[in-house]
Amino acid sequence: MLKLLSTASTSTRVHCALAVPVLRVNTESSVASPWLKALSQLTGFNRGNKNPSFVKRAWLCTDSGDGSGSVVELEVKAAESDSEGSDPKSSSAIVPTNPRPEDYLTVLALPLPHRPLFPGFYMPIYVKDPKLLAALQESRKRQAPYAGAFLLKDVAETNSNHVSGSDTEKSVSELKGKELFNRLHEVGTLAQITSIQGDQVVLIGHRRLRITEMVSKDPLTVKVDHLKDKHYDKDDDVIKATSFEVISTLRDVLKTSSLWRDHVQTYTQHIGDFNFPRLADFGAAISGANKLQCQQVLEELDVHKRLQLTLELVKKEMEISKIQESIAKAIEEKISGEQRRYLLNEQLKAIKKELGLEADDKTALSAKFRERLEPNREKCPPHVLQVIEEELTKLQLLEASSSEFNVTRNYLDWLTALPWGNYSDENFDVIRAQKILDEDHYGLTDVKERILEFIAVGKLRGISQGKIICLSGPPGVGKTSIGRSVARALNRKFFRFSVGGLSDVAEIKGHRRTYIGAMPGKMVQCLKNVGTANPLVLIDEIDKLGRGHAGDPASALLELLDPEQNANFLDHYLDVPIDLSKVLFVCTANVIDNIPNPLLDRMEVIAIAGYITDEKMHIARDYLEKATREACGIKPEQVEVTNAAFLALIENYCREAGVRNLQKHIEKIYRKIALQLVRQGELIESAVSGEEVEPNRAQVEPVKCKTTMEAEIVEDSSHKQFIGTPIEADTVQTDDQIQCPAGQTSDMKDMVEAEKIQESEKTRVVEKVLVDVSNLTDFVGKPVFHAERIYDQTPVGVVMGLAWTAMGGSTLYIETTQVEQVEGKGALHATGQLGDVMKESTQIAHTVARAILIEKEPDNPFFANSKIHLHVPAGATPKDGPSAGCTMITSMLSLALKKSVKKDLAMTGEVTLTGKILPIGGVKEKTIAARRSEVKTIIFPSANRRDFDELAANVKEGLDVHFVDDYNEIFNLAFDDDQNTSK
Ligand SMILES: Nc1ncnc2c1ncn2[C@@H]1O[C@H](COP(=O)(O)OP(=O)(O)OP(=O)(O)O)[C@@H](O)[C@H]1O
Repeated sequence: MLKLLSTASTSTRVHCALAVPVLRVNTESSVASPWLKALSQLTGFNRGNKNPSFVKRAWLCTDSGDGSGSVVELEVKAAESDSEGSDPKSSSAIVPTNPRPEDYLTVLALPLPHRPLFPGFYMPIYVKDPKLLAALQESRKRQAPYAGAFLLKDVAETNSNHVSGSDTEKSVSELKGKELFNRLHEVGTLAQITSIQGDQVVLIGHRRLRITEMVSKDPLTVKVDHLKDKHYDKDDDVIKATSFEVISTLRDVLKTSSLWRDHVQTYTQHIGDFNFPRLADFGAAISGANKLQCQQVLEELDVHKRLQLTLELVKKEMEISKIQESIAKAIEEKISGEQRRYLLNEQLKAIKKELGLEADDKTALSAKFRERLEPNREKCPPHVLQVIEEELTKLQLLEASSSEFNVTRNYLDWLTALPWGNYSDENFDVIRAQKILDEDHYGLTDVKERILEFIAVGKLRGISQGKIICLSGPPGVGKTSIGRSVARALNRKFFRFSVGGLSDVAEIKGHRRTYIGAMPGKMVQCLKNVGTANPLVLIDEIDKLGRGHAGDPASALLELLDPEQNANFLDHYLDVPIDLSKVLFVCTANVIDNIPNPLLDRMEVIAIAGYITDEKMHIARDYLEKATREACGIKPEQVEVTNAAFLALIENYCREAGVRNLQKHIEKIYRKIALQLVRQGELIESAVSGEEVEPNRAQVEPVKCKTTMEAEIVEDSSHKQFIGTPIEADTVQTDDQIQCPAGQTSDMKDMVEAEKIQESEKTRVVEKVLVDVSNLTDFVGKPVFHAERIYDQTPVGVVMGLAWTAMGGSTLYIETTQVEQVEGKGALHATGQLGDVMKESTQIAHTVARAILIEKEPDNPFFANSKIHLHVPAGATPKDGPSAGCTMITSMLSLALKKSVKKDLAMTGEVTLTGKILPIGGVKEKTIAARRSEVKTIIFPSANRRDFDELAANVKEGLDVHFVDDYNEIFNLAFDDDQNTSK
């Protein structure tokens, strides 16, 4: 194999080589040969070969195969090409002062043990024979520094008696005289001795020689013939093709072998003329072929054949280089694979360390936990500290890769992350709290009062105590949002979780640590999340708690909420008692009846019944509108929603108890306004910039909004439904709309247009969208809610009742009609999706009505002979409950007596068989519903008087309410002769 000499030795040898006198200079060498160019292209080097006097050299080292290594040094002087036969005239102009190489016909024979010396190459050899060395030095002194270098034949080749078989330096030096002569190949090289240092002699090959006879034995001197290459045709296609193939193969080898690249680089830097024979020598010299193959090339004087031999050698080299490449690749892959693994492992370690997961670095992990615990250490309960210490010790003993290690680490992570004894500073300032509560919500006085009481107690005691407040009421009355606002007022952290449909006890109490993927319960998660031990926890939808198959979530909640028990709440995962007594729990529910009794028992229920129109007006105006306006990015001066519009919205669109639907409608209005404002802005901008405005858009837009100016116009034009915005219509008028008098040019049109634009610029500032009753449908569509009131004056057999639903109170009619009259076959048929209780209620009502009729009109056989049908609209809504008892009786009696009941009357109350009236629930909701349906007189059971008295004055205002114990009182009120009209 070829390898480059070390830099140190290179510099020494270069120095020696420079000392050699230049024999001849060939001016033609300045012309770069095509082969040289080809090679130079491969390497990117062709510099320096244009100076005719430049002495060029390259150091090449060949592996001799026996490990000793012989160095081949190449020096090519530009003047050398003449001797190679291709250009015999090239030296004609030079007159040598010293003997020319071809003049040496008797030379000292130097045996080369490893490789023949090719013309143009350097080769250092070691001469052990002192006589030979002395003769060489002598010839150098005599200005005759030439010798013949001949390859030594192998023992087998010579058939000599040598049995050692190894041509080491030593054995070569022992060969003398005839024996040596016989061992030499006939063809060799005339070598110039460039330097002698110790026993190292550096030779430069010049031309081929053939030994003719031995002259003297010691040192061996031989007579030689100088050989010339056979004449060849430079333009011969076959030679050219072969040489190109040699070059292309060399190129291929160069691509893969960087070592060869270096050789060629150096060679092309120093070589002068480059011809076919030299190319063949070059290829053979740098190839890794064995000495006999190289000798074959040296002996071949036919240039074509020599090229062919070289081609074979370089092709072989190519194959070797391919194998070398694949070997290198395989080894590289193996090494890089191992390196990659090593690198990845190192990276993994670094990442683990960064995340505190470093398996080996358990101490770092423990330190992290200790550091986290440190700020709370003082406040942390001793039993928790003890568990943490135990777990930390256990962590140190566990194998980092074991699953238990992970369990312990996660456990410690949770234990140390909890805010042990870390409380937020509570606000005991009642005035500030009231301000905050009022800021967020209108009304809700009960809730606010209760919160203020709580704060007051806290202030007097110095500490606050956990309580369970349950806010019950229909959807959208602000239960959740008041919870948030209470947390703000108390300066506690807020955490909300819904237990609707929750059926797994583990959600509340956590999983045991032994399970894979075990997690603590919601409460522990809450504490970690908020970072304080006294947050306000809102448990939403507590009435929709699921029924668990494994354990009862209600009982788990009980342990969590009960102030008696929760000071030592035990989460299955944490397994250490946690003090939740400072946590303020607020639960929300739509129907308190669905809350498990033991839970309900511990709660302080605050019912939010829903809002009456007046309250809704305030909420809409002062809270919802403001918030929505800000959310839509609209300025107050850009829009005005009139009170009448709000009233219409509440009465006709959002009649339910809560305000969520109202909020949605207000948002809808504001979104539409926002779109209009943006569109207007764009229209004006495009009008100003002279862009053509789409006529369709210009006409459609104004229909939907109205400006203040326009509002005045509407008022003036007595109820005329406006259909456009004059200002906008002006500003967006298109070319089609501008009427030009006959003969006027388009310049006129432009002027008009410009004026309009100016005008629009002025009006742009004052524009304001007005929403009132007349254009409300443009924003929210037609009313979807139809009045509950079907009859203006209820007909005979129809009475208005009051009902309570989860959505709030509502009015409903009880209708009774006679189906047929059959002597002695009185019967009752009831419809309207009635539940069992209500069905029973109809039977009771029938019996009581019959008794009362007998009492009032003993001769009236109506119930005895009539098949009657009782119906409760709306038929699609399921209804149940006993509170419509008195209404049913009244309805039946109205039919029997053929008397309609008093106008604007509604009633509610359960009736016993003896006609006693029992209390009902949902007085506030029912009162609000009655007001909505414009009822003037309400009849409630006497037992509900207290509930009614507690209602706010504005709810009670203007209502004629009667409290009754017995049905007879209702009879008198309903069928008061003065006011009733019979049909
Ligand atoms: N009195 C009030 N003053 C101001 N805004 C209110 C009032 N009551 C309700 N709201 C607003 O109504 C919206 C709906 O309220 P919230 O979501 O709290 O209803 P909810 O009673 O919790 O309903 P659900 O039972 O469906 O959970 C909220 O944006 C809230 O701010």
